[in-house]
Amino acid sequence: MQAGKIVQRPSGNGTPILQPVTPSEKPAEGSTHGVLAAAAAAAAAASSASKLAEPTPVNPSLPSAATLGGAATPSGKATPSAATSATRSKTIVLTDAGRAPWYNSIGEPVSAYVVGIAGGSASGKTSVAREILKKLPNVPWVAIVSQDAYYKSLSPEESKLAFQEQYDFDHPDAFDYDILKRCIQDLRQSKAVEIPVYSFVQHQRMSETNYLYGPAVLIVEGIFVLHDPAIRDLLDLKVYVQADSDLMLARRIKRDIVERGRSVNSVLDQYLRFVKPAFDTFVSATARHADMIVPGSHNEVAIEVISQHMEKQLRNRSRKLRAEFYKTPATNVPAPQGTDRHSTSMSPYDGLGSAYERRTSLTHMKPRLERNESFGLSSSQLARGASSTSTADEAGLPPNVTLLAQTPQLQSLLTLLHDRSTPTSEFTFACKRVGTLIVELATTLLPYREKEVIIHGGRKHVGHELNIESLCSVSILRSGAVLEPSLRRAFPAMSLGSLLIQSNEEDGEPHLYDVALPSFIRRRETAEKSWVFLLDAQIGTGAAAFMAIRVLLDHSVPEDQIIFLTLLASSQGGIHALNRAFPRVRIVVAGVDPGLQKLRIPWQSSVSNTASAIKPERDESRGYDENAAVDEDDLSPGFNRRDNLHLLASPPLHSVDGGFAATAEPKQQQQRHSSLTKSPAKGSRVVFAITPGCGSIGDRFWGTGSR
Ligand SMILES: Nc1ncnc2c1ncn2[C@@H]1O[C@H](COP(=O)(O)OP(=O)(O)O)[C@@H](O)[C@H]1O
Ligand SMILES: Nc1ccn([C@@H]2O[C@H](COP(=O)(O)O)[C@@H](O)[C@H]2O)c(=O)n1
Repeated sequence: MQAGKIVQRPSGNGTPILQPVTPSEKPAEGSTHGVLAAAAAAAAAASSASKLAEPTPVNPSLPSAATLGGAATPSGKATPSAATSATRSKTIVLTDAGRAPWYNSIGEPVSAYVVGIAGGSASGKTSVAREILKKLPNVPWVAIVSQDAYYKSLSPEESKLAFQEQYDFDHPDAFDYDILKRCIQDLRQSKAVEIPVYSFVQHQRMSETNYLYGPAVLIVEGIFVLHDPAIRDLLDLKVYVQADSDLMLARRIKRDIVERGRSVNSVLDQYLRFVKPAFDTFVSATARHADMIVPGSHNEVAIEVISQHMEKQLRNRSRKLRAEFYKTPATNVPAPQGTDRHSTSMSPYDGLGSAYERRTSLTHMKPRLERNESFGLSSSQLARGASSTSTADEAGLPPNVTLLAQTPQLQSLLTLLHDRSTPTSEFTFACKRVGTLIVELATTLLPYREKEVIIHGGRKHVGHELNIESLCSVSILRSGAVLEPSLRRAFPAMSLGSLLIQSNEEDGEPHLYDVALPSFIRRRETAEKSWVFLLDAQIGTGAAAFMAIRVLLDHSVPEDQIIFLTLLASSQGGIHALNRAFPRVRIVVAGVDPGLQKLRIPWQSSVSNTASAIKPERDESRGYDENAAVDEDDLSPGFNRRDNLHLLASPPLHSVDGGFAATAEPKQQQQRHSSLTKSPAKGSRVVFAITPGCGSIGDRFWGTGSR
């Protein structure tokens, strides 16, 4: 993007004004005037350094500085307070609202918005970044990554020099631009990354790293963020923070004594030997690459301009996918020539041909449940019972879907689930039994290898064993968790992860609130070798499933190693959109219902009376069904529902370095939160429901909702 070049300068009366600058114009050179006065002030500050509390973060909604990063053994020089804070990571993540879809309707990620902030040491880069972040209340998941984390590793000799303040940390060559570039590239493409933790006391990266996933906005700050052309190319907005040299020195002396374990003399030595010359030669020269030059103090107007610009850019990138999935008819599914539907080969369309096309279009034209027809399956299909393994395409489902054999036994269990009069205990029991069948079938899709064992009598026997390094489940909260008991029976020691995905109240889009994945999924090298059972109770529009699959792909789980387990799907719903976007993800489903409906329900209705309060909204293409019941996954949260979810998964309103922490809700967040939950004027909201459906499966399973 091309932002106008703007520099903010004080006018005669002290009011900041905005005026354009030419690309060649350099910021005013800092003067060394005032350095000694600053040093004197710093000496006084140093004497009271041990009394100083941790600096208050500029953004009150951010974690306190002391909570950031990990602690490391301090050098002998550091005061206790300096030692602790000197290892803090400047990487900050703010999560407040949920994250809206960051991908298009074919599942490709849309780039995160990346801002680079350069400037001299202590010019105010981090402070500007935090102020921008504070001004973006409607932009969830903003991360600040500091270039400091990407200082090169030092050899023992270099390390020795560093401890004697003889190493030049201000030369452009001190940084590893390649790994910083990879990190920005990955975050831009929504991939999970590990951010190194740098210790200014140890002069090196610590062994621990910070997991970071999912910022819609990434702010990268550091003295040489605008130096490397390849990094500049990754920035959507380039900002340079300009401050007078004496101001930077005064701030640096104070900060380095309090936070980085330095003495006044060491700061001054380092400043005169390296910092100032490097600033004059290299850092200030990078200002010419900036789209905006922001003063290091009194910069409120510039920050306002930047944040408004960013909000506009982000609005332009926002997606409305659920409506798209709902509208897209199944007949749009491309039906390339091809192969076996259950094949794990690269193209799941192979062998499918036009039969699939005919079936999907038929299903679309005839979505209504007819007398003597059981939820999308003919009586002949039912009669085939256990021998039936190919009913998925007959039921209008795409080729990556495996439908459980529609035996009379399964049908009777599904009937219990459909029957709104089924008591909770029986409903839960039936869910678990169906869940067991789903899990067992899904398990057949995993790879096996031969295994030789010795049997009774001492003879060898060649059998089979699972041939995978790691397998875990990830539940889409909260209804996906209804399948966990069944999974536990087959895999008692399996790691369970979860994703909290909620429909936004205003537009029905899924929003991601929390990511809790097993550690081997968070690390790319192990995620690439892992298999995941993704669990959800139903697939209606498929929007939540879509988002969950995207999260796993962002963590480098291979598409064909994701198996989606679900109790019920609509044959005309998002299952087709899922297939189009992620054809290699296998879906195992127990039952299929023919309809998917857009409904309007009252805003204030509680979970327990939601279903009974539903009024079907007439939809031209599909008509409406008085018997429609809400698909829980597609149910937008109302006041009560949101509260319930907060109890289930503590509100991830506050995240530190990618690790979510439930905290007391700061005032600012309370305001944002209440703005998220307030009722719109219309008094009703739109949800999508599978018809005839089983109602809200999670509520019925846990006995918390209506039938
Ligand atoms: N606008 C400002 N007004 C007052 N103090 C500021 C301002 N910006 C930064 N500071 C202070 O200056 C010091 C260095 O700021 P920081 O943002 O960490 O600089 P940088 O990231 O460029 O090294 C911090 O102690 C910070 O509180
Ligand atoms: N081990 C180190 C590494 C870096 N520095 C100084 O940090 C400055 C950059 O960080 P800012 O937050 O001030 O942008 C840079 O000027 C280095 O001199 C250090 O002192 N020790």
